[in-house]
Amino acid sequence: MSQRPAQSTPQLPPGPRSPAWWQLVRFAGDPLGLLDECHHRYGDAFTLDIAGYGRFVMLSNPEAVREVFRADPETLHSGEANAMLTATVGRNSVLVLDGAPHARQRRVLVPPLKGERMRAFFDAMRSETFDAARACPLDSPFPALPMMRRITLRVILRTAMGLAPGPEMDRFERKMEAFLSNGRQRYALVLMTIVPINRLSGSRWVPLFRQLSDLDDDLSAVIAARRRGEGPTGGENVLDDLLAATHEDGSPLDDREVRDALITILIAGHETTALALAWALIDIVPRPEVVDRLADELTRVTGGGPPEAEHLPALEYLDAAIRESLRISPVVPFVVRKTVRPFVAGGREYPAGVVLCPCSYLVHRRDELYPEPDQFRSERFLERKFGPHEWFPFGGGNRVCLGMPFSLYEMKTLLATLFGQVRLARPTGARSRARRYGLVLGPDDEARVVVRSLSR
Ligand code: HEM
Repeated sequence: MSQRPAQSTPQLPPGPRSPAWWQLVRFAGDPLGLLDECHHRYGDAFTLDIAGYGRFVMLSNPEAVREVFRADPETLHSGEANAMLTATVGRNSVLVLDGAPHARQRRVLVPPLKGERMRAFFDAMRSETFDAARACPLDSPFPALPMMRRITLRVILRTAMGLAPGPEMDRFERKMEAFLSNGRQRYALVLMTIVPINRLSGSRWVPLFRQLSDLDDDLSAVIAARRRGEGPTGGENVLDDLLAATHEDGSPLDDREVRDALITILIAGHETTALALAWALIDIVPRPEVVDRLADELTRVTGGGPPEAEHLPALEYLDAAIRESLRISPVVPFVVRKTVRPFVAGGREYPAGVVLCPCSYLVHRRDELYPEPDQFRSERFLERKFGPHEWFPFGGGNRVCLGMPFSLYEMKTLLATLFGQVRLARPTGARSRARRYGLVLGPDDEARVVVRSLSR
């Protein structure tokens, strides 16, 4: 970070004057350190100039965040800011669309992922967790993150595509894992500025696109079979909902729209939740008072047996612990909105072409909202309700994460099942720092834990 005075661009808040390429390297290598330093130095709004990505204005005043989340979707675009994802998720994905086309695709994805639907997914979530817990080694430290990835990947394959455990699902699991592992490098953001990713799209010389194309062939085959009414399904699932859905004018989704929606859910719905679960273990396991209170709640609610779907609403302390972990340990530290025309937030007018970033990482550390913000205190979420501009690990407004009910439900089911099966500890001296896994953040030690006892 440069020690020179703040930059003097008239319309934008101050920010570091170090070269844009250096800001990109810091942004990729130590994103939270960069955010902390700049917040300390420049206050609630500051500008980063990130090579290849443009001007990012970080906003951590909750009122400014509220204004951004309430903005007209035609004025602030998120899809445009995510354009580099088009090569993988496709042109019809909600992630890369804006305005009316975004609203149109979002409308068809809301019903299959809404809260009331989750009961249908409970058995898949619980049984995958049971299997994973049974396979844990005893008394020997292991990284929990790969286990969380495996569970969440298998859950999303079962719930999104209706696959049943067996060879077909194992094949999809292997292909998805191979494809996703490409995007987990710490410096993926830097690489994406050097490699013209959207122009290479479809090239079989690039491993990422070769694997994507293999995956696409299999997805197309499944979509075609389902259209013909063939293939076993594992009960209710998102793919069957998409095939039955229509747009407002009554037209069905074409194959490309179904594929783009499915791949969006598979990509967005798996790594994020796995990382949030890894963080939850890091936040909960070393705190005996939290572990004991969770254990008491579980015994009281389940009577000592495995959790059932009906038990979940009564697990209020677990719910609070999950929310506190999502507050303190960010997976997505900020969200992006590109100004299409001038826009006022926090009393300042921003010109068109700037990326405004409501920064959950910094808002979640404001001590007037969260006293002693560095302390993990689940009770905060039992004592008061936070507004959508005060707690937003899933973003907000018209772009709020479509998988929020899904991942909160999955985290609750998985942790209730896991804590009922195993007694976990952290290895002596274990410490985790946030690092990038591609676009998202997770623990650098992959959440090492030890299983002290296991009820098989
Ligand atoms: C703990 C897990 C997760 C976290 C932290 C997370 C976080 C986020 C964030 C921050 C956004 C951007 C919101 C914004 O711009 O305001 C987002 C968007 C999205 N997420 Fe998630 N997500 C998670 C799990 C999931 C799951 C499980 C799914 C699907 C089943 C999913 C599907 C999506 C989709 C489709 C969008 C794009 C929404 C749009 O642009 O309209 N996410 N997520």
